[in-house]
Amino acid sequence: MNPHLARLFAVSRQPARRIIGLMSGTSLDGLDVALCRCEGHGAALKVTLEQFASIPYTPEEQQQLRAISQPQVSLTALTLANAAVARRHAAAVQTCLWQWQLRPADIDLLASHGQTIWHAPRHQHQQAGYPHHATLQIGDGDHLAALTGIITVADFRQKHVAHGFEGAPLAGFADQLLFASPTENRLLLNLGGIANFTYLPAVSVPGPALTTDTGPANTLLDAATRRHFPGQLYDSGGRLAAIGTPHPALLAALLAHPFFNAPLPKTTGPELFSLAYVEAAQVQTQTTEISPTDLLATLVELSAAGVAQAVQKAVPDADLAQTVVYASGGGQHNDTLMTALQRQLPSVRLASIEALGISTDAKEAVLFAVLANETIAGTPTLSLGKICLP
Ligand SMILES: Nc1ncnc2c1ncn2[C@@H]1O[C@H](COP(=O)(O)OP(=O)(O)OP(=O)(O)O)[C@@H](O)[C@H]1O
Ligand SMILES: CC(=O)N[C@H]1[C@@H]2OC[C@@H](O2)[C@@H](O)[C@@H]1O[C@H](C)C(=O)O
Repeated sequence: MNPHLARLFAVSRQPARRIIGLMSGTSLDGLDVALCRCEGHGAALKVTLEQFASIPYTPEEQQQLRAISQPQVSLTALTLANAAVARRHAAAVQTCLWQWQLRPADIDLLASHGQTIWHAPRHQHQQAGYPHHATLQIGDGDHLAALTGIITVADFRQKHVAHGFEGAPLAGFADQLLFASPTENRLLLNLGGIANFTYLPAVSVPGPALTTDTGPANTLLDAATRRHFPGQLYDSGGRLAAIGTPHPALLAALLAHPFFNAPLPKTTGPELFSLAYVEAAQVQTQTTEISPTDLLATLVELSAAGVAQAVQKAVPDADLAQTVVYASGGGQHNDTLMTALQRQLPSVRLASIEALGISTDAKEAVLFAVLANETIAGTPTLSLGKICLP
């Protein structure tokens, strides 16, 4: 037998696996590296986060990733980036292993999300000749496996798309395994570039979880901050937005986009929620001259409204007051956004995912470790990702 297959077989039969989850999200701020110990699988799964690191991208790397996340990207640039991103991520894994004083042989699997370059659910691409969803993540898994010597599970979204779904959010699969409670209605809210949540009503036998994107969390805030406050990558603490005043007509025009009214579940990305969308609404409402802080204040309200509207659709009115919203992702550090969320969802209790024993910044990287664990050791209903041998 191919020794890599023998190793994979052995790993799948171990009572516990050490898996490094790798996630680089739509904010393009860097690579999150989560070393997880996954014991068991499915309903019996127990995950311990042993180590975590965020490896920030340099401003040049962020710029390069932004440049290739454009519809007019050259095929040469995209082809090179597919390998270059994998090399960058492999180097980050090697750095972490060195810092953690571990060898590649100590790790059973890498679980690599890659970098989303273009997300194209049908409602967003609207190409008459192709009535299906599509999504593209780069950072090739074979490169990662070959460069690190660790069996790698990568490219998790394609099977979801092949089965007719939008390729995202995948968080629901892991959220349900890790966080479902028989006694508490839980809503796991991730505030990254895009906001998404999983709703887990309190039931003794959990059914399939509702998981959906809600619209922008930070992606528009970051883009507007970079445009109007050169040198700042994001609005730290939401302090700039806090001194602005939301503009009601602009907010109404932004919220008139059909995405906000679409039924759940739904997904989106910075392809739709870009400054072009904001500028079109500003022209329409003659608000192109509002101050940058008023613009940020308006965009905070927009992100909060997207979340609030979707939560109100997902959670029956009678259950809202008994629902705890556990927030994760960088948007949790934006106090203005968190205040707007609580104002727009007055009856829910807002908490941090840390209350459930998981680091807020690590959550998405842990998710991919859990998905890889299920693919290798779990039941066939959840075998997302491609297995790449070193
Ligand atoms: N101190 C802070 N104050 C305000 N905002 C912050 C702070 N720290 C991080 N953020 C915001 O969080 C963003 C990064 O969040 P995160 O890493 O969760 O996103 P992501 O994983 O890239 O996105 P997605 O989940 O959509 O893929 C930053 O771009 C910034 O907007
Ligand atoms: C296509 C894509 O990369 N989508 C991401 C993005 O970032 C947040 C939101 O949009 C979510 O749908 C998804 O990521 C998380 C990890 C998910 O699949 O659950």
